[in-house]
Amino acid sequence: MKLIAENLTIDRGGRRVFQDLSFTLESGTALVVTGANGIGKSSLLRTLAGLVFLSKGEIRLEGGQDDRQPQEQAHYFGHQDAVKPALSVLENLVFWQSYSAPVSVSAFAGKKMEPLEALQILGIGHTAYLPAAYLSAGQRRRLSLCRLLVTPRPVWLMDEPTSALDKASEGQLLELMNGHLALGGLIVTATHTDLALDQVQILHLKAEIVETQLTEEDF
Ligand SMILES: Nc1ncnc2c1ncn2[C@@H]1O[C@H](COP(=O)(O)OP(=O)(O)OP(=O)(O)O)[C@@H](O)[C@H]1O
Repeated sequence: MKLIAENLTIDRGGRRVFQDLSFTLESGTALVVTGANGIGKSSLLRTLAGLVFLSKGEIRLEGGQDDRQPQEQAHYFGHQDAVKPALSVLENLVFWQSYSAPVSVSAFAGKKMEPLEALQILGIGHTAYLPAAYLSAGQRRRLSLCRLLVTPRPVWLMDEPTSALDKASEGQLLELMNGHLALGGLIVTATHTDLALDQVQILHLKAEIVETQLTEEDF
């Protein structure tokens, strides 16, 4: 399976964030997107997730499910955790499992996991019947991660995945990410921290447009 991005151009708030960005990512590989604050890492992930429109370019998942768009074959794990506070922790996950369709393709061996098992793997099984409002920030983040396990999808889009996680959870997250790659999955992740992933490709975003420098005479 291959995730192919061709000549991606994104505009946000009337400003060009980047243009003509292309990459190809093979099964079993993580694309680590790096670059300065505001350069466009989150925008790229949100575009791959179908949450930001492309001004130009194309995204394809070769070897994926032909009747689905690439974003329908991806999980987006972003800054917001999408946790409904009034539902129990388990209800949140059962909802997500029913809401997101699984993807079944020969190149990806990911399997559906039961919600309770996912909660146990992420170390929050004991919170299953509590209102999600009671969870700490790190626990909410782990609940959000469980979504990736209960519905198999080959592409994981992860924006700063380690934020709000303690060292132990960070290690566990890396295990999950490497496990996903071993099953033939693909990951695109934006991060400022080094992640010990098994098979990595780096995409470093740099500013192409040098903004006019103001001098004292301009004031
Ligand atoms: N909803 C929005 N509307 C308009 N402009 C936006 C919006 N979201 C982001 N931008 C702009 O798009 C540019 C890229 O932002 P983005 O969040 O993608 O950067 P980033 O590389 O992820 O930054 P950071 O490392 O700080 O998270 C910035 O100039 C930002 O101000």
